[in-house]
Amino acid sequence: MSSATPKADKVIVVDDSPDRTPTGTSTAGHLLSNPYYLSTRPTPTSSSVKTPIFNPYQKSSCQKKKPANNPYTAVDKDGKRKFIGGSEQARRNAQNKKKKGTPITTPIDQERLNEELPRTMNSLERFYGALLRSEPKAFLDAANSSSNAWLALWETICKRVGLQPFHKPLSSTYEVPKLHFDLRAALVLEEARNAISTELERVWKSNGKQINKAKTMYLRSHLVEMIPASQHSKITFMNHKDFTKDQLYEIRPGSVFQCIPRDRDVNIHNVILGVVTSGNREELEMHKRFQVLVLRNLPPQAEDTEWTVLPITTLITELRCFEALTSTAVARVGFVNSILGGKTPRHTRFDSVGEILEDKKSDNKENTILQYYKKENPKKGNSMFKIPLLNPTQEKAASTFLDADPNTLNLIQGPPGTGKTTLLVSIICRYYLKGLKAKTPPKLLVCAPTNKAVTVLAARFLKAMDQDRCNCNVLLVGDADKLLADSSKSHRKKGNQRPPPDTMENERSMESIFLYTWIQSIIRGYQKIQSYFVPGSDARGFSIEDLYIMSQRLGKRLSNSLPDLPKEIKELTEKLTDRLKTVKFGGPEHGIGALLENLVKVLKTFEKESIWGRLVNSADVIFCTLAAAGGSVFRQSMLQVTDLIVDEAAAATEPQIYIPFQLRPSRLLAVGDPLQLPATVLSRYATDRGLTKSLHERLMYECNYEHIILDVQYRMSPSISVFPSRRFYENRIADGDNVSSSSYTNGPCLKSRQPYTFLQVNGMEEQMHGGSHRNMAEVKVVIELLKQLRSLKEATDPQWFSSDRVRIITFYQAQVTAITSALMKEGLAKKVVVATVDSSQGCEADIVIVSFVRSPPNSKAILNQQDAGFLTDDRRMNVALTRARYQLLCVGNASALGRMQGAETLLQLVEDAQKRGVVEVQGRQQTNAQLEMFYG
Ligand SMILES: Nc1ncnc2c1ncn2[C@@H]1O[C@H](COP(=O)(O)OP(=O)(O)OP(=O)(O)O)[C@@H](O)[C@H]1O
Repeated sequence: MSSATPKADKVIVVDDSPDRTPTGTSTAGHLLSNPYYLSTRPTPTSSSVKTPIFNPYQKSSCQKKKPANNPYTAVDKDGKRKFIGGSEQARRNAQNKKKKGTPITTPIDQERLNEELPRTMNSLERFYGALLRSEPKAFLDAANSSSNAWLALWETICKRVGLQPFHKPLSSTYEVPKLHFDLRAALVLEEARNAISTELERVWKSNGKQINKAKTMYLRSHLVEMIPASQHSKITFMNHKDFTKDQLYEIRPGSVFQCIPRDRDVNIHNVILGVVTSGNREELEMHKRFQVLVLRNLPPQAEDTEWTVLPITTLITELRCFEALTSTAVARVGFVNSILGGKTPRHTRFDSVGEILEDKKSDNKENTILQYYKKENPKKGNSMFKIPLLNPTQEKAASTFLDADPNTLNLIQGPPGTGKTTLLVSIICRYYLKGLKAKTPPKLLVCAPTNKAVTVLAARFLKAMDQDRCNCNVLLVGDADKLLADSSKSHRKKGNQRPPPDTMENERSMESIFLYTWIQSIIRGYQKIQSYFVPGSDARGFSIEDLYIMSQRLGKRLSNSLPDLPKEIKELTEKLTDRLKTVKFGGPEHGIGALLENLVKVLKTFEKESIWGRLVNSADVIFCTLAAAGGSVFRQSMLQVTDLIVDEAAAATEPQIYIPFQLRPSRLLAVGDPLQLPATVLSRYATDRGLTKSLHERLMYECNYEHIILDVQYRMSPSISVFPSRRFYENRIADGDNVSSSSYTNGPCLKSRQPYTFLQVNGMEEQMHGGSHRNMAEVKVVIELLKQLRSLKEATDPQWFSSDRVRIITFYQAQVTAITSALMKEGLAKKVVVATVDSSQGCEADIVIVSFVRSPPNSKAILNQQDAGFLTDDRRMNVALTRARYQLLCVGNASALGRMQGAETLLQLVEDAQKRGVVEVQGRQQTNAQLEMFYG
């Protein structure tokens, strides 16, 4: 059966001929990849979409002529087939209400739907088209892992974009670069397939009855646009009331929605899957509408219909990985041979490192570093930054990157607490200083897989920067909800650092460097000065000197970051600073209020989006997540970065690392530790084929790539670090001077215990519904330990329970739940952090209590057969054992753990604890039932 284009009153036909920007990305792609989804693009007026501006009260003039076999025809009394209009169609459709089994999408034969999508189509439509042209039922069938339905579905999805599914794990190297990228693109599609299958299964496990009520929206389809060449449709949904906060959060570009017409049965066969392509805050809040792209063709009756709409999942990271893997820019980065696992390039010039290492022998750290900066920047020295001092290995790592040739890839392995962040802050400062001498200032992009890692690094860099002396333009780009929410916590993440005191103009807060709040933070700064001149204002607490400095800083930020600043603004800012200077020396205040009012008014007229590209282009250092590096703001500004640094690179999949390669960096510095937890990949088929593997893991272990290991740790008390160093790092990690000092263990510890203790608990594990485990005897011991800590510390340290002081880590979610509910009874539930190992990566605390949970019945036969599950994963074990600064309390059944299947590390841990005499046996055994009465 061939396809047909229906014609109806309010149906608009959109030409989907490729719509390319100079960078080769479509407008739709830009919209979707906007991390902040603040596009002001009204529905649908993209200049490149060859559609008249939509007027719902006018008939479209661009409707295509109906094909002869249009299904929206009816046989008249004379037996002739004639075309029926949209309103007639809607009337007939209403008559057919609740007709079961009638397809919602226009009938197009499956073969046509499975054809390869045209390469001229933009990457967004290719990615979602590959996935969402399949029936929702097929995703549901594929969720059942015992069936082979997933394979058939994956094959079809891959075929639509010219890729091949495959059955063996990825090889370490491929001779043909295209194969390297294509195989990974197929795995990214499988991961996306799995996300849709899993979420649909969750929704449909009781035949749709459990559709999440809280998230469900009841909306009206206001407009349906046809895109004939691709057989795609766009629905504009309207809401008759305001979207709730939760709904606003869900309606973001890249979210996959399931839509069911309300006159149909709630049935998987009546589900249409689509992806949100627009939905900026303004459209959502003011016009109460957003657009969903359906990768199938919808008949006209889909318009003016009531729908039940439910968000399913978001695939924005997968889309960006797919875009990177299929982009020519990525395959052309200068260090692509290193990526492909080719020969290790000669990428290091050690001369300067040599000098520094020579100097190091004199044991005068400060001099060494200063000499380096004097060489780099003789006049300014390091006055712009408080650059952290580095140990010799860190120094070697820093210089290796800073002096590396173009087109090189540098790998650094950073075991726990070895100063990766410290090293990176030093590198970024020095990179900027070095760049001051260059003709064209270099542009550094600093990425990490998670928002948390990005904010920690950005906050540490800002702290090192002297804002009065340094003109470095720093920018933070990404998702406001996640980055700015994390930023306040990030100050507290590391060591004993506390949030910086609120500076008078809060100038170097995350908001002040965040792209999408940048101009607002400047306006707020001026408003703060303005409020001084309002009689009786709190701001009178500031001195005129403070206001003068504040005005100077704000003016400097404006002119540095926006070189083409309008003359009017420039003059106003300068005048303000001059006036404040006069006031400082006793001059009159008169007229300053009006001047400020005018300045704020002019600044407010700045079109937010118009400055985003300019800020990106003038930035010296940009921080963002790997996924955000694929965002529209970078592509639209056609940004090219000079170099790229990726922190926590071993916790990202390779496709994720490739996303920023689209910005064509010359050199890459990847810092991470493949011996800690890798990226989370949920499809077990993609995992089996190697999607979880990081660039570090493949290059270090399979391609023998040259790398530097940071070898001094500054976090753990030596009795805590000795086992992980021996077991995971071949004793290569030494303890820093700080942790070796005798005063290091004093402070917040439980004094009755050693820095490292293994508490032997003869508990009994229970497997819960859903497969997770808990152990109530261990819950009891954990609670006892916390109570001891409370009675010891409460009086002197009211914050004794904060995440910085104490953390409970366990291997199973059911144990997290059990400990949390026991804490509730103690009134500590929302205070003490209880987390799985996976969510503890990158965290640290003074005292860490690890509950191992697993403890099968004490029979040799059972123990030998019991697989220790999560406990067999050395990377998980490494993370769990390396979070504590002063005291690590392991809680578990040592004798059982040491005998479980596949638990070599556990066995060694237990043997080591016994040898060191740190095993402490805990009280009388109680039954689970007894324990549950107290703690369950
Ligand atoms: N060369 C150094 N000399 C002295 N102390 C250092 C040095 N490098 C790092 N530190 C200290 O070690 C601690 C941990 O450093 P940092 O936070 O940089 O480690 P990290 O490797 O990023 O930690 P994580 O394992 O959480 O990623 C900090 O308190 C830092 O000040």
